[in-house]
Amino acid sequence: MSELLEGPLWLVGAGNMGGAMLRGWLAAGVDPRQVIVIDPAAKDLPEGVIALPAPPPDGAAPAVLVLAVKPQLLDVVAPGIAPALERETLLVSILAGVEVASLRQRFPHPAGVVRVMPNTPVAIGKGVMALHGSGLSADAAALAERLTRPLGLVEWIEREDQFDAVTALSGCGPAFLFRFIDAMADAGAALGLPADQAARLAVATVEGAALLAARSDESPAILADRVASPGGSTREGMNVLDKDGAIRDLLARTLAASARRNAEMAAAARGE
Ligand SMILES: NC(=O)C1=CN([C@@H]2O[C@H](COP(=O)(O)OP(=O)(O)OC[C@H]3O[C@@H](n4cnc5c(N)ncnc54)[C@H](OP(=O)(O)O)[C@@H]3O)[C@@H](O)[C@H]2O)C=CC1
Ligand SMILES: O=C(O)[C@@H]1CCC=N1
Repeated sequence: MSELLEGPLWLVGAGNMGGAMLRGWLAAGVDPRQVIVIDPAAKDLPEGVIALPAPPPDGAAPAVLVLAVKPQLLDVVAPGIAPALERETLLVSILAGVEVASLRQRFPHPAGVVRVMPNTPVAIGKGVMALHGSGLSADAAALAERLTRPLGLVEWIEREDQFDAVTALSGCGPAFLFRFIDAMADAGAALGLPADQAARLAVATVEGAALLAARSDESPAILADRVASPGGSTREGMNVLDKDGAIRDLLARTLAASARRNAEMAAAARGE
């Protein structure tokens, strides 16, 4: 048994996000034999992980159940899984939009329910894990923290009504940054750089800037000012980003669109 986990973990759905968390946990020392993936078509699973199409027939309940299917499949998987859980099982859901009350309706046995909003950089231990719990004992909260800490930054979200916002910001955020990297590379290529070189420069620039922002005591605004020499070229570029609040407005609309969709998925899970 690993220190992270004292009993079996069932992972329901091992796709892009569930699979990334699984790789993160194994890298952090979880014993693959402690994990059962329940996913009818699971492929490319790490060695040693057991994959089953349904809960194991021996009747034993998991210590942790991680729900990682698409929100639209909640009602497909819940009837087969819910009876196999017990009061002590920690239910962890990464489903965007689906609220604790909707989970409790489908999974009545577990006392502790944690919504977790991860992002794909968990696969390299650099993710963001936003947590919101309900009915958690101190032991269950500690277990949720133990499981998520090796995957990246852990932030508890006090109010569940903030979860759509956190999903838009850090859950969806990597996709927005990947778009930004592509756009930066394309813009560099349009100015005459070879496309592959522009792509390398864009990724390394974003990586370096993000690390510097993470390690610095200064705000991103101050760090930007340090790049912009008075009368120089950065200021000219930033004037384009800042004109009439262009970049702030673009990101406000981007996150608002994602948050709206999360709210729609929550409503669907409530049966509305
Ligand atoms: N992708 C991301 O960055 C993030 C995703 N999430 C959340 O994670 C969840 C999964 O998203 P994502 O990983 O992107 O989606 P994927 O489609 O990549 O993963 C879902 C997995 O569930 C499998 N599956 C389908 N039907 C069943 C079933 N009946 N029982 C068990 N497993 C099944 C799918 O198999 P098959 O492919 O064969 O259908 C697939 O492997 C969503 O709820 C999403 O909101 C949260 C944060 C970030
Ligand atoms: O696109 C989605 O719905 C999920 C939620 C956060 C990231 N991916």
